[in-house]
Amino acid sequence: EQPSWGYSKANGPYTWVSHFPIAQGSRQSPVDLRSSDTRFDAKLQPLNYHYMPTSSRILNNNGFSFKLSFDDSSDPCVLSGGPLDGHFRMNQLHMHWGCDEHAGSEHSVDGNTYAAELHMVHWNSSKYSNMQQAVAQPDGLAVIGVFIQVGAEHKELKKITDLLPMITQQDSKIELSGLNPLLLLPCSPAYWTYLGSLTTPPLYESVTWIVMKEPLSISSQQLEAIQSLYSLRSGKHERLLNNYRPPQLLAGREIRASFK
Ligand SMILES: O=C1NC(=O)[C@@H](c2ccccc2)S1
Ligand SMILES: [Zn+2]
Repeated sequence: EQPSWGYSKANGPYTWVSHFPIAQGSRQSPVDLRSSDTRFDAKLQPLNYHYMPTSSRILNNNGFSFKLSFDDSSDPCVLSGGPLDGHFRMNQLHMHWGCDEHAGSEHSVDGNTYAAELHMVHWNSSKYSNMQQAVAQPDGLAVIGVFIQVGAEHKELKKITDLLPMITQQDSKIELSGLNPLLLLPCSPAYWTYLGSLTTPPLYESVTWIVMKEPLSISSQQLEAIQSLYSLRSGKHERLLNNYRPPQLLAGREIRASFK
């Protein structure tokens, strides 16, 4: 049967290896982005986004998060440049968070974690024909990670956080059009990149990670809207305590920085 993984003690990240042995692989994510493990790479190109406002649907998907799905058949949001070969189409974006504003991100920077982390998931449309085909390939995915901290309200993310109270139940969904993913990126182009994996089961080692250095700010009310999503997954009605995987071993991988 489909193993019901989650983030509780009984089915959380430390138990995933029983159904998904790759959890102990050598290319797992997230990782702690330690300055001692990163190297400036002058050959890294700038990231190139061909993003425009697009229609999408917000879904309270696996009961642990919400995701904004994009219709990647019509005029897609495409990412290229940076460490990438070819172009990658955005398939969905989602977040990971915790129950307090100092923990919730998946990646960390010299051990420091943020309130949440936004993931923009893209698949390699130069080589594969859809997300399902690409998701298990070593060069199949590119995920942009953006750290989120509490501060000023974020206008574009407000289009999402304002709708979350309407999809607190699992599998509920709502249309959202006109979101501009470009506005979900920080001003600074600085990023780290390394080869890693999905951070949820099936944990495929198929992701070229691009983690932006500069965090976004959202208001405490916006963070509360995110933390108010319920999960029915565990049968009972409980608040999502957290949905972030702890850092994994770098196992000799190098992390390249686009900045000095
Ligand atoms: O960065 C990641 N975050 C997640 O929830 C993982 C995932 C798993 C399946 C599809 C898309 C993303 S990979
Ligand atoms: Zn994610």
